[in-house]
Parts: sequence; structure tokens; C-alpha cells
Amino acid sequence: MSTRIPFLKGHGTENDFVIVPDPENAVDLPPAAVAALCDRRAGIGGDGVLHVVRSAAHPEAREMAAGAEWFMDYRNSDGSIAEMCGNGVRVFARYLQYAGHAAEGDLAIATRGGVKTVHLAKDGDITVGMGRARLPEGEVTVSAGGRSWPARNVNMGNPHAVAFVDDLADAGDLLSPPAFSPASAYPDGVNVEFVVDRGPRHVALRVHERGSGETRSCGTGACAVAVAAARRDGVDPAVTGTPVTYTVDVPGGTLVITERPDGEIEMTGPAVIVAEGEIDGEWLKTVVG
Ligand SMILES: N[C@@H](CCC[C@H](N)C(=O)O)C(=O)O
Repeated sequence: MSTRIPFLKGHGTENDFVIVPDPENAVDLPPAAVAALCDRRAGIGGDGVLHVVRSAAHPEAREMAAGAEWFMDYRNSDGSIAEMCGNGVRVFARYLQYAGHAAEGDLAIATRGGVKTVHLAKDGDITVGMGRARLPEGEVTVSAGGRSWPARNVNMGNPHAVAFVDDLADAGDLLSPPAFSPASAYPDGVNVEFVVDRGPRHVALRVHERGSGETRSCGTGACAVAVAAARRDGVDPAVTGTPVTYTVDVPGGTLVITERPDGEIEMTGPAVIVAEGEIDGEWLKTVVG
């Protein structure tokens, strides 16, 4: 009889994930397996995989085990590894609640970007302490759809280039990754956000994610956009001593981002589990080759 590997499917503002609960880190997930699972025609389909492992059982997370029982081993849909996924960490927390590993209230989750504190609210939304943004100096230009824009380099644990545009359609079909220069700006690739204004402290974005293509939402991207918009608007909570909140519309919903005077950023949004089932282990072995 073939091996059955449990999985769930979930999303946060339509950034969707295949969730693989694997407390003891026993499931082998090489890049080809992740890409096969995320394939929307021949697999389950998703922008990425959330491999749910006990921190103590994962070599990259053992040091965080004392502060966070669970490690989000996040993978992009092409199988590449990323430091952090903002929508993913909310969906990860929702899974832990669904599976009875967590209750309403605060929860610490280990990620490659460090331990994140997540708050599961009664109303169903989830707030994540996303840490501080880094704003490396230097001019960056991004190009897509035959046009180019200056972009703000924002690091949320993972790299982002934020470009303010007149119209979200200006970025074209985003079927291939936007180009950027200088080439040295992002040696490991970059997530690119295209942003328009919707009102006071209210913006909308499209995103092309490193390793996943255009997605319906990006949590770290929404945080990067909120910080870039605030600085563009002349607002820095570290200077004013007052938190600033931006509403960020994404194609799949809305995220609310607050930057505090100490630089800490909080993101609030939904997270939903939509299905669960079993992966045929023999199929997975076949696609991996
Ligand atoms: N969708 C995510 C970001 C996932 C990682 C990203 N593609 C990268 O390679 O850095 C989010 O919600 O933050």
C-alpha cells in the first residue's frame, strides 16, 4: 500500500499554500516535490508550501525551540526557500489552531527570519509582529510591461522593491519577473510591488513574488509598501513618536499595517483553512524522480 501524506490547503488574502504537517520532520520535500505540490494543473496548487515542523526537529530551527515550539519551513512554489512569508505565518497559525496545537491569544512561531509573535483574535483576524523594516540606501530601478520606475529598497527579512506607479495595469501581465538595476541590488532576487494611492494612508498593490510569480497577495510586501508609502509621505513614527497605520489593498483582499515608534511593524489580516486530504506518496516519489 502506498504511503499517504496528510496535507491541508489554506490562504491568507488569497495567497494560497499547501500545508504539510510533519512534526518530526520525516517528510522529504526537495524542490521538485514542492514544485509538484504547488502545480495548479498536475498537483494541489499553491503559491508555496508551509511545512509544519517542530522547531526541535529541524536543524534550521533548533536554536529557536525554547521560544517557539513550531517552525514554519516555508518554500516558494518553484521550490526555493525564503526567509519569511507574512501571509504564510498567519495561515500557519490558523492551522495550529485548527489542529488543536494553539488557542486564541498569543503564539510564537519560528521562521528563517526569526521568531514571530502571532495573535489569534476572537474576531478571527490574526495579527503578526513582523519585526522592523531595513531600508538599504541606494537607487533601484524596476522595469515591467515596457516601462521603468524608481523603486524603494525595503527588507522585511526578505527583499522587496517598491515602485509607485500611476496605474496598476502599467506593470503589464507580470508573466515574467520584473527586471531591476543595478544587478548588485538583489543578489538573491527580489519581490517587486507596484503601488497606487487609494486615499489618505490607503494604497493598493500588485506583486510579483520571487519564486512564485504574480500572486494575489504578499504580507511582507504589504509591510514593505506601508513603510515605503509612509516615508514618501514624510511620516516616520520614530520621529513623530506616534504609530502610523496604512490600509493595503491587495488583489485578494485587504491587510492593515501599523508601524510603531520603535520601528516594530504589525500586520493584521485573515487566514483560512479550506480543505484537507492526503497526498499519494508514490505519486510524489514519481514526480521527484
Ligand atoms: N507571499 C509571502 C512572501 C513569500 C516569500 C517571497 N516569495 C520571497 O521569496 O521572499 C508573504 O506573504 O510575505
